[in-house]
Amino acid sequence: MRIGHGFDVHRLTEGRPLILGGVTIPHPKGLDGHSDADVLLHAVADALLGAVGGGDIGAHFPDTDPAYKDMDSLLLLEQVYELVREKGYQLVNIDGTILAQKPKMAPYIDEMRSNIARVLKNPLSGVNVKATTTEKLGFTGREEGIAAHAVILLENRAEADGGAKHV
Ligand SMILES: Nc1ccn([C@@H]2O[C@H](COP(=O)(O)O)[C@@H](O)[C@H]2O)c(=O)n1
Ligand SMILES: C[C@@]1(CO)OP(=O)(O)OP(=O)(O)OC[C@H]1O
Repeated sequence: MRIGHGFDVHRLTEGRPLILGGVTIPHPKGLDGHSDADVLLHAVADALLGAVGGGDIGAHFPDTDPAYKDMDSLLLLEQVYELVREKGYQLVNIDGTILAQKPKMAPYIDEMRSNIARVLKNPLSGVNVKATTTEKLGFTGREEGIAAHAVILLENRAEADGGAKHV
């Protein structure tokens, strides 16, 4: 078993779509970044890399490389998971938290979970996503940005083949 944690922040700005967990959410502002700035998927990808001692997404997808400009972070996550599987691990479960004062994430959470579960080839039951305001405190509370945390657990693929699969 291996555990990993990821954390990311992106600034809210006008003129960009708000994309979280691969879902485009109607909002007057979106997240600024080199890629699509999907802060939740970046936290998940960093948690996966952390669990296998694989560094972070900035090392794998440099923000100086035009190839990653406006990149769909679902593709980034898919590539990170390939690396995880090559190292002999597979996902057990994910728990992610979005820190956003607005907009209300609840209507979009199930679609985010489905997107992540599909890309990581995992049952939906192994992917939890939740959201919290920060009670108008700090940069998230002032709606200057959105942050996300993710914690993930991996299991060794060879060991999992000999045991019961998590559902
Ligand atoms: N951007 C957000 C923030 C929160 N939620 C949901 O509302 C609940 C209450 O939020 P608190 O910050 O007051 O704890 C929270 O548990 C979420 O279910 C949301 O949908 N979108
Ligand atoms: C995702 C990458 C891709 O170039 O760019 P950003 O969207 O700026 O996101 P960040 O969370 O700063 O991580 C760095 C990069 O890997």
